[in-house]
Amino acid sequence: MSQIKLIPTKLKGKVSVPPSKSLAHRAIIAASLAKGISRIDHIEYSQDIKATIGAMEALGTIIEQHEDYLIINGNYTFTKNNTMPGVQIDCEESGSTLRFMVPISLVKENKVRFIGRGQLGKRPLDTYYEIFERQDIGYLYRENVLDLNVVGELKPDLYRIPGNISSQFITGLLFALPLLSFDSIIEITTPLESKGYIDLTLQVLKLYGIEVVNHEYKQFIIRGRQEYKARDYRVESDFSQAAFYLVAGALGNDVTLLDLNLDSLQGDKATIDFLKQMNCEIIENDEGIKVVSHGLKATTVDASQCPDVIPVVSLALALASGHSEVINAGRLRIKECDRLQATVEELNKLKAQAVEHESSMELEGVGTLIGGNVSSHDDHRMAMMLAIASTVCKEPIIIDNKGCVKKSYPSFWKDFEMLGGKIDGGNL
Ligand SMILES: O=C(O)C1=C[C@@H](OP(=O)(O)O)[C@@H](O)[C@H](O)C1
Ligand SMILES: C=C(OP(=O)(O)O)C(=O)O
Repeated sequence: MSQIKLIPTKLKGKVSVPPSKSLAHRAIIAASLAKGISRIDHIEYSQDIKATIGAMEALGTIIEQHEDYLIINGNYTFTKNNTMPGVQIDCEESGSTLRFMVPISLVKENKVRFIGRGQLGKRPLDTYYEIFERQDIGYLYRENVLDLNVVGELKPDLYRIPGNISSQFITGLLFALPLLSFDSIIEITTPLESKGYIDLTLQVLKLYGIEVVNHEYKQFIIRGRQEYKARDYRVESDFSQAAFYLVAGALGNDVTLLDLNLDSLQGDKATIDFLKQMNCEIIENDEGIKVVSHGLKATTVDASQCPDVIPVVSLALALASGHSEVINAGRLRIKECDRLQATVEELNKLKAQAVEHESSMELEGVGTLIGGNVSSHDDHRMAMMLAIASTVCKEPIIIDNKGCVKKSYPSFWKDFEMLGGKIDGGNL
């Protein structure tokens, strides 16, 4: 696994924020479920997005891949004739691909094998297993390794789904249920976390012609026999990735973020609010936005609606004067790594003062970070957080498995260098 050594340097310049991975997954799926041709612009071929493209192709969609756009010929029409005799879907390490594709692949009687890598086989799927049991859908899986075989057909039903394990189950069902022959209801049985991701799903469904009645995120009524309508779509830029550069600004780097939609429904836009709470100013001009700090102050951050930005927001908290807390963060433990434990462990290696609790973290702000050997835990968001940390370290940082950024942001190291980040020995 290749290491990368970063020499502490301030970043300076403009960066085009990559396309939203969450919205790209959704647009590819919606366009694939529509009859006809859709063009999806602003695509980056991260491993997760490649997995979703491959999944829809496995189900019969024809997808032309161009440099930064896709032409999708959605011919997954769900007639018995089109039913595949059995398909294999490689989800790589993408929780979204897996949890979105399970119900979608079972809209008509099907036999599907899901495989994947890394931590994916350890991330929860019980919500689907309970549905399989109730609906007599056959399934077989291996513990800890993603190898799930499913045979059967999803049925119109009253789905009772917990809101605090993963919103991805709800999204998967919201995509599949409009295509069934009768109406369905999804009832959310525990408080909904990651609500912003459900908003993204509802937004894309509406654009592609699907109606869902949303009763305050507690109940969703989904009429059956609906049809997705093909349409062109441009994926907006990603607030989960923007968070790294927003925090970089808060740490004294001079980075302008281009092409961000400040009206976006992406929940990770909350990073801006957290930084404002911490005494940062957001400067907007014609070109983009940048963050300037007026001396970082401690605050309390609620992780429940925006789990993906917490590692990098914690980096800012580690350097903010006073006592900060990250609360409602239990779900960070079931991502590409245990992000709650990993964030505390790696920040402390840099001489932060962070303490891990069961579903929260406390941080006592320190004036500076040191440097040294740290681990990405093979998690893209940890590697990118540590890269931003290097800009305020006294000594070089050496991060293991630099390649893990490919999961969501393959050009991260190139952009980091373009902003003046110093990679010892070059970005090989
Ligand atoms: O729907 C989505 O696009 C996502 C939902 C979130 O997962 P959970 O709902 O499991 O928190 C988030 O962590 C993930 O990176 C992307
Ligand atoms: C957790 C993530 O994605 P997923 O759940 O799709 O694997 C992520 O991108 O941080």
